[in-house]
Amino acid sequence: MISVTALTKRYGPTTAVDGLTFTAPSGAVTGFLGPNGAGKSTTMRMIVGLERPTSGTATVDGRPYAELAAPLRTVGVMLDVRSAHPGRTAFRHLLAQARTHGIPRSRVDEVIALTGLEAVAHRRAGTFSLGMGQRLGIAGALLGDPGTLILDEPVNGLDPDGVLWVRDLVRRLAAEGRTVLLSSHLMHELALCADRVVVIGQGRLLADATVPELVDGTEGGSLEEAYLQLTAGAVQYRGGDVR
Ligand SMILES: Nc1ncnc2c1ncn2[C@@H]1O[C@H](COP(=O)(O)OP(=O)(O)OP(=O)(O)O)[C@@H](O)[C@H]1O
Repeated sequence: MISVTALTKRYGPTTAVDGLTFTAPSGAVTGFLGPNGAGKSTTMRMIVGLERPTSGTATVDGRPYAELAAPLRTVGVMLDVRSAHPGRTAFRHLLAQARTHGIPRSRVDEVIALTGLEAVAHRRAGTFSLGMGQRLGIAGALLGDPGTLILDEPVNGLDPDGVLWVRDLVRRLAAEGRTVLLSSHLMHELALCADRVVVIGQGRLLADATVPELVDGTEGGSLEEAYLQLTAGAVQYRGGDVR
């Protein structure tokens, strides 16, 4: 379970995350939504210890990330698709991560197979398409067979086959009792794969509910409609009319 309590992050005059409290329970896929700049990535980075909160706490299974005995085995993270060194092959990239965490080489082969990367495992990551990079990022997140997965925009750039694969994967991981927190701007996809959604705007909580709770009573009855209504006052970057 991920617990975020009164979490706040300021960068100079900018408050990226503002007193945010929510939980992502185990055995469920929690969608994390919000307009551009709402603070989703900053929150995820604080959960995994890449940013220090200005105040408040974030824990995984009751512990701050920095105190986890075996972080990669507890939390699998995909925050930056281009995190692999471009000159390294996918296999070498995963093997290096596995070695530093005492994970056997056989697990590298397993996650390569699981993510459908066998044919390109010995190609340099720098030559990968966006979708292949996503698969590699997900492979890295799965390496330690963690009980919690945090995935920032995992379906971004995937072809329809890949989108379906991620949907099935996260549903299966949750059915195994794991905690899955994933951000996406694709409402239709989230409606299909998430049990719950946490919606934020300008760093603040706007909703924390199951998908049916959010959708019920919304005109049009879709998650997208519910989201647009919730975030109407929290959009910082809005395009002009297209004529
Ligand atoms: N390192 C930083 N220094 C200064 N400001 C930052 C930093 N990181 C994020 N911000 C600001 O914090 C706010 C939240 O950004 P964040 O990337 O967390 O939003 P997001 O919800 O992930 O957005 P998107 O959907 O566009 O990815 C933005 O105003 C952003 O400019």
